[in-house]
Amino acid sequence: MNFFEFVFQDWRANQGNIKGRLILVLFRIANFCARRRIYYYLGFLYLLFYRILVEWFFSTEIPWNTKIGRNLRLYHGQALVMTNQVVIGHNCTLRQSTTIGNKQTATGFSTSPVIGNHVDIGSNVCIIGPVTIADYVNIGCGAVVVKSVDPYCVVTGNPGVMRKRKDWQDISLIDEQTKSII
Ligand SMILES: CC(C)(COP(=O)(O)OP(=O)(O)OC[C@H]1O[C@@H](n2cnc3c(N)ncnc32)[C@H](O)[C@@H]1OP(=O)(O)O)[C@@H](O)C(=O)NCCC(=O)NCCS
Ligand SMILES: CC(=O)OC[C@H](N)C(=O)O
Repeated sequence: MNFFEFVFQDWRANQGNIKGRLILVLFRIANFCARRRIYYYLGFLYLLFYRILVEWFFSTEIPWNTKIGRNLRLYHGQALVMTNQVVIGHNCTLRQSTTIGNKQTATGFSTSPVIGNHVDIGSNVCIIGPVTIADYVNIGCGAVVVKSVDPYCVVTGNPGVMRKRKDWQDISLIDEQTKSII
C-alpha cells in the first residue's frame, strides 16, 4: 500500500461524514510516521500537531501507533478513548463516548482488547481488559464488555450479556461462501 492508499484507506467507509474522514486521515498520516522509525523522527512535529488537534480539540484519543485495519468507520468523533495496545480489525465501526482500554490489576495494568473484523460498536460503550471480540459482533449502546465475545453475537447491558445475532446464520452463510470463493 503506498502512502496515498494508506492515508485514504477509510475514505469510502465514511462517505458523507466529513469529521470522521478528517480525523481518520490525520490518524493514518500519524500512524504511517509512527510505524516507520525514519518517519517517526522526521514526522515528530506532525505527531505533536496530531496529538494536539485530534486529542485535545476533537477529544478523540486514537494513539498514533494503534493497529487498526482498513475501512474504519468513525461516527460523531468525540469522547473516544483507547490505548495504543488496542488492536482493531478491518471494517469496524466506532462511535462517540466510547472507551477501549486496560484494567488495573494488583501488579499494574492488564493488556487491552483485541477486536476482530466487521465489529460494530455502539455509543457509550466500555470494553476493558484482556478480552477478544470476535468477527461480526455488534456491541449495543451503553454496554460494558469485560469478557470475550464469540463471533456473530450481540452484547448488551452492564455487565455485557452475549447472545447470537438474529441475522447470524445469514452472515455466516455469506461468510462461508466468500471463503470458498477465495
Ligand atoms: C443491540 C443493537 C445492536 C440491536 O440488536 P437487536 O438484535 O436488533 O436488538 P433488538 O432491538 O431486537 O432488541 C432485542 C432486545 O435487546 C434489548 N436491547 C437492544 N439494544 C439494547 C441496548 N443497547 N442495551 C440494552 N438492551 C438492548 C431490547 O430491549 C430487546 O430486549 P427484549 O428482548 O427484552 O425486548 C442495538 O439496539 C444497539 O444498541 N445499537 C447501537 C447503535 C448506536 O449506538 N446508536 C447510536 C447512534 S449515535
Ligand atoms: C446519533 C445517531 O443515531 O447517529 C446515526 C449514525 N449513523 C450512527 O450510527 O452513529
